[in-house]
Amino acid sequence: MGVHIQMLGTGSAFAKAFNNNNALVTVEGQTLLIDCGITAPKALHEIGKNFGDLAAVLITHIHGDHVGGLEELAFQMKFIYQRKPVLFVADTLVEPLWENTLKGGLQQNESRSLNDYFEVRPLRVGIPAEVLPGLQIELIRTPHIPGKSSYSLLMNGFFFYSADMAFDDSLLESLVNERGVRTIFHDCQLQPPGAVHACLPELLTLPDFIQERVYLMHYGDDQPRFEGHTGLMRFVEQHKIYDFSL
Ligand SMILES: O=c1ccn([C@@H]2O[C@H](COP(=O)(O)O)[C@@H](O)[C@H]2O)c(=O)[nH]1
Ligand SMILES: [Zn+2]
Ligand SMILES: [Zn+2]
Repeated sequence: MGVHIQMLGTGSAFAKAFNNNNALVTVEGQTLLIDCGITAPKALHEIGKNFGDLAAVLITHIHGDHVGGLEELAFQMKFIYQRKPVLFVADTLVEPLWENTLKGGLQQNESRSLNDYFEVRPLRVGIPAEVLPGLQIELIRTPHIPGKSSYSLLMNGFFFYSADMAFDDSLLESLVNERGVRTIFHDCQLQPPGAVHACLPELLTLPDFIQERVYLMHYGDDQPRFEGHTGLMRFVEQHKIYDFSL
């Protein structure tokens, strides 16, 4: 079965040379958008796509580079494409996503909740859900900002997508050794200290058998200086289509 991932952007929250770290995962002709940051509407346009091409959107956590484009997505789907988009989001984030992020812009007349704009499909940690035919996603709660819920994704049991997380080598080792993860897309802050992201010096301490599975994303504009200095790990390239078929 063909599973493709294409990053709309590979940049950190403040990057300007790269779009926000948002991904398109396509299986059997259906596409899931993972995170919809501030740059997502323009980034889709750059590759000749639009919100009408998406089957669903999934949100990993509430930061502007991951949710800042959702208001435009909601309005475009309502007024241009005239259908409710499917929204996968952790059950713990359903209320804060509306109350703390979207309500200010989206609330009007009869439209007063997340359900008025989206077909909301809450996800529960540890319970894999079929988000598209042929694509299962399991949420793993991972450390990012203290006091803020944030989730990484395990896709079809073998592809780990960190979204935003602090360094957690024991999680990565157990995913590879116990769960058979073959490919890891990991956020990477190039300059230490990492604090809320894994930083490159931390990721370079991973054993070779993990590094060879790792692709680095969510990096700053200084990324070109680090080419050739990432051990066995490689950078994910913005817009390149990666094939992770079974
Ligand atoms: O400790 C921190 C670090 C960063 N932030 C802010 O969060 C957003 C999103 O940043 P990500 O690096 O993509 O998570 C950005 O505005 C940072 O300044 C924070 O609140 N606390
Ligand atoms: Zn981010
Ligand atoms: Zn974040």
